[in-house]
Amino acid sequence: MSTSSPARGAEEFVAALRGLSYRYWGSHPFHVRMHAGELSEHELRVWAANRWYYQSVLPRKDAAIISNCPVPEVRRDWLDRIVYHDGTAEGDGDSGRERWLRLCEAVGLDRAEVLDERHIVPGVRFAVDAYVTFARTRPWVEAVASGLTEMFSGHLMQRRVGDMLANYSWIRREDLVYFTNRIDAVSEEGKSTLDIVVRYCVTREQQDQAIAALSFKCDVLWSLLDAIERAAMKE
Ligand SMILES: O=C(O)c1cc(C(=O)O)c2c(n1)C(=O)C(=O)c1cc(C(=O)O)[nH]c1-2
Repeated sequence: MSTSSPARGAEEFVAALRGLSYRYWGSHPFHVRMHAGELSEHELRVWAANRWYYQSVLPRKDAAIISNCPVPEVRRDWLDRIVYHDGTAEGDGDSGRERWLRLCEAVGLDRAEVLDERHIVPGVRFAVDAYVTFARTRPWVEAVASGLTEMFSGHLMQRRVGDMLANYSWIRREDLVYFTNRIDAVSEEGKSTLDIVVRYCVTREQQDQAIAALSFKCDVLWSLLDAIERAAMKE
C-alpha cells in the first residue's frame, strides 16, 4: 500500500466504500433462505438466540469508539447509539435490547435462555468479539468505518419485514418491531457515519484503512451467519 498516492475525492471514496456491498450478509445463503420462507422454526430460534450476542455487545463496541475518540462532536453523536440499544432505564421496553428479546420470544425462546447465552455457538462469539476488539484497538475512525455496513442494512431490513410477514404465518408485525423501528434509525446513522468517515479520512492511507475496516466488518457478519447456519443444521 503506497502512502504517496493522492487521496481520493469524496465521491470516489464513497463509491469505493459502497462498492463493498456485494460482500454484505444480505446475500448470505442463510439470509436468502430466511427471506424465502425456507427456515424451520428451529433455525429461526438458533438465529435469534445467536444474533442476540451481536445485539448485546453493540453498546460496548460503541463505548470503545467513544473512549478512543478525541472529537467532542463525534462522541456526542455516537452516544445516541448506546442509548438506542440499552434504553434509558432498567426494564425500559423502548430499547433495542428489549425489541430483540421480543423477537426471540415470538420465535419460541424464553428470555432466560437468551440472556444466559446457552445457545451461543463458538463461531458467533469469536466473530462478534473480534468486532469489539477491532473497535478497542484500531484508530477510532476505522472503528467508525466498520459500522458502515449500516449503509446497506436499511434496504435489507425493509425487505426482511415484508418477506417474513409473507412467508412465516405465525410471525406478526408487532414481533418485528426491532426491524421496523430500526429501519429509520439505521438510515440516519448510516448517513452520519459516512459523513464522519469522509471528513476524518483525509489521506489515501486513511481512506484505504477505512475501506479495509468495512471489508473486515463484512467478514464479521458473514462469519456470524456461517456459524449460525452450521449450528442450525444440527437437529
Ligand atoms: O438486521 C440487519 O441486517 C442489521 C445489520 C447491521 C449491520 O449491517 O451491521 C446492523 C443491524 N442490523 C442493527 O440492527 C444494528 O443495530 C447495527 C449496529 C451496527 C453497527 O455496526 O454498529 N450494525 C447494525
